[in-house]
Amino acid sequence: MDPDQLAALASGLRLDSQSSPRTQPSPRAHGPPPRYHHGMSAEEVTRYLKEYAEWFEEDRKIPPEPATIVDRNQLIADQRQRRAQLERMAHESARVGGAGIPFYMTMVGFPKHSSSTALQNLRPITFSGMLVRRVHLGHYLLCRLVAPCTRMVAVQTVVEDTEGIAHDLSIYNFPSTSNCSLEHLDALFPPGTILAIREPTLKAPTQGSRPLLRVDSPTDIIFVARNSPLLQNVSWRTGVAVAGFRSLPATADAWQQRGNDHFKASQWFLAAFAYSHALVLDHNAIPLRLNRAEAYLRQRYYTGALYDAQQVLAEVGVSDTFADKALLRVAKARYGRQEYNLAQEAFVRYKNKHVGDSSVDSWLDRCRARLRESSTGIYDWPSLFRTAQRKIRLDAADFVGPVKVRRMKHRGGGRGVVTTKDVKTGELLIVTKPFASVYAPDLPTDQLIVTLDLISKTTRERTDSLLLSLIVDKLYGNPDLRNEVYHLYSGPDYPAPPETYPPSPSDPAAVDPLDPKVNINIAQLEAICTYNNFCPFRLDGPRVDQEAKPAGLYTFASMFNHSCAANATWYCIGDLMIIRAAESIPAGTEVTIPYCVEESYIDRQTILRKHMLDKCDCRLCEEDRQDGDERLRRRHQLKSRLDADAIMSASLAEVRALEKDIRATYGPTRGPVRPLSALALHVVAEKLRMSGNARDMRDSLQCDMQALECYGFVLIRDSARSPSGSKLPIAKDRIPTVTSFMEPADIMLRIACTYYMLREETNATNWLKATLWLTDVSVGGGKELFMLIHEETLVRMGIQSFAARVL
Ligand SMILES: C[S@@+](CC[C@H](N)C(=O)[O-])C[C@H]1O[C@@H](n2cnc3c(N)ncnc32)[C@H](O)[C@@H]1O
Repeated sequence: MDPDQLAALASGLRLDSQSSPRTQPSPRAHGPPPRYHHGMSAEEVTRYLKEYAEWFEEDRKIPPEPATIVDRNQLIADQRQRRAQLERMAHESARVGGAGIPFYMTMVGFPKHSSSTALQNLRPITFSGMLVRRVHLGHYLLCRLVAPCTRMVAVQTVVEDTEGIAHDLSIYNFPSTSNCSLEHLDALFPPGTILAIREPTLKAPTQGSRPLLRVDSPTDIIFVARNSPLLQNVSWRTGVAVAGFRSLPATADAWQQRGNDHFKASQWFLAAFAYSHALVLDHNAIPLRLNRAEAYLRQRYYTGALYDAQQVLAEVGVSDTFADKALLRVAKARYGRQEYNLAQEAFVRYKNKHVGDSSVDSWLDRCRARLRESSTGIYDWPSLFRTAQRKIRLDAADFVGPVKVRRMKHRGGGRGVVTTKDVKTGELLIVTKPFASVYAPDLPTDQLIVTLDLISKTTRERTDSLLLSLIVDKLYGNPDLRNEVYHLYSGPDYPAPPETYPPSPSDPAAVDPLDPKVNINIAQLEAICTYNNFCPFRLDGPRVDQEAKPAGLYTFASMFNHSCAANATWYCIGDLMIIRAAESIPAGTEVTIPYCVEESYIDRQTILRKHMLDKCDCRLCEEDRQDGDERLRRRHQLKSRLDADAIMSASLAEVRALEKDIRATYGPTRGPVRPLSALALHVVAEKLRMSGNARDMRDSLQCDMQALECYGFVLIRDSARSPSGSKLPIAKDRIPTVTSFMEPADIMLRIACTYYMLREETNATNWLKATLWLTDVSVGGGKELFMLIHEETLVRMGIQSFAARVL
């Protein structure tokens, strides 16, 4: 902006040149950041992120500088234009059925500040005292919205300070906004809303000349009520009200009515938000507190609900009706917090007060079921499996079996999990619900967000950015769960986590969306997600989710370190993660799980990099490395041929040749475990079976049995000739973890089916029993779950009723 324009603007704002401390910013010392474009390959993304990280480091070296003053009216006009454009797009997509979905890129893993200083310990600052590229530690900015909001990755609007200087504002990770409508934003951030932003940062523009007030942590935002002491002696240079906008409700009743309207529309966060405004004006109103507790329950802010309901119960002279409501809300909040004993106690108290009332009976049943699960580890797996096919998120308790967390200096994060007693193959180690999880149906349909991770230098899954928002949301409403998340490993840039886990529980605290009492450090949370993310493999769902890979944060399961040849195995039924021993594990031994099960070493390294593991020291990786780079590269290439659709139409001779080539990539001295050969041999077996003649079918059996050996199974080849004729054809001491159990189970079923077709029922039965054994030790649930998991395969192979009869 030239000096004349600046003077004109300053006079418009009633600032004279002396009262404006602004000067022109110094010219940028380096160019704009490298450009990202949609559709980059994985290698291009890694290269791009390396360049971006270098650019970022250079940019950080530029000293803080005064911000360019931007014309307030121009900022508002531009924001209104963006808003009008989004309204048009929303209208269009509703009319034409979602055409033209906008695409956004966002980046995680770069340093960003989240305040941990209480507002009362901060001093006010205005834009004129702020510098671009500086975190204003020890300060808060009092500002108000002067334009409507829009939402892309972040919520965007324009704010002005008391002096009338305005800047664009971006708010990231604000609860309830990740997939919300414009009307929702209007209810949350109507123009005129006054905010106090803790330790604000003005970001340098990467394009154009406008700096941006960027808030990453939603807990840095405090909504300032009209009667707040912060507003004493404060006047707004541009006038009392924000021109052109309706004023906000002024009474508790008006806010309560607003809350009720949101509640009726199932907008739980907005309802709680409005009740919170009402409570500022009428702190002791019991119905308001009860209403907010109910809204919190629906929003899964169980801590907030518990706190509010307990406050009501503690009121002297509270009426029976209100006390009953409060008691039920306490009970449900306890249940949501997985405090099943305390939930049961509260429901029993209610029941004792209301003899003959059966309304809480089903809750009492649920409490009893959860308590049984968490104390015994006995679950109704078939029923959970059936439920998960309809509803991914299951109602089940966590269980911690014979394992505990122990210090392990040589592992990143310094901890790992060990057994507390001798454990048998298939024994249940833990069952755990996710702290938060995202599946394809949860993703917004009106936008596509690609998240690039500067920590792992990879593209994250589409589900990952929503996962972060859900974790933030959960912490916002359940602040006492903070340590459960922040005691996870967040990489070497953060202080080492405590040696023990889980942390001891903290007391439930008040939840106020206007003035959050928890500090959510976003940069650290992004790192935690990078180091601890899981892509849950669902037994009850599609093997490969075409739309988007699920993402989950499983806190206790995050304590397990990785091995490609692990001694434990994991999978999910719905969102429930289950970890079982894959072999006998002596007491005090480290338990490892495979973070991935790729046949190609190169694929495994790519995935492990996302988990921030540079080098895996397991047996399989050691053997692979000994094969040498050339063989590994060749194997990786051959795998893509094996994966290609064309393999289905290839001739027997071609797949035999491919199998031979793959075999040649394994060094002659290595052990029997050769996962890619297993896949190739199974393809050969499938081709042989297609001819339908008995000799080829027998050959196919040999190929499939060799395939199982390549996965690491030990075969007992004369099992059918054992005296009882019923010995399993595989050794039962361990289950290989270099693959999910589903692949070898499919091969075993194929063998059973082939024997059945050859009319060798004893062999067919034995192989079915072997598959049942493998399934049962891998996932439990006995014959009933076996028949459910393999239903489709058994039907396709025509052996479902045979299996039902002989097993
Ligand atoms: C999900 S955490 C596992 C728990 C972690 N050790 C802790 O103390 O919180 C994943 C991180 O643990 C470390 N880790 C996992 N498996 C490992 C292994 N086999 N060797 C060394 N470090 C490992 C890596 O730093 C990885 O990024």
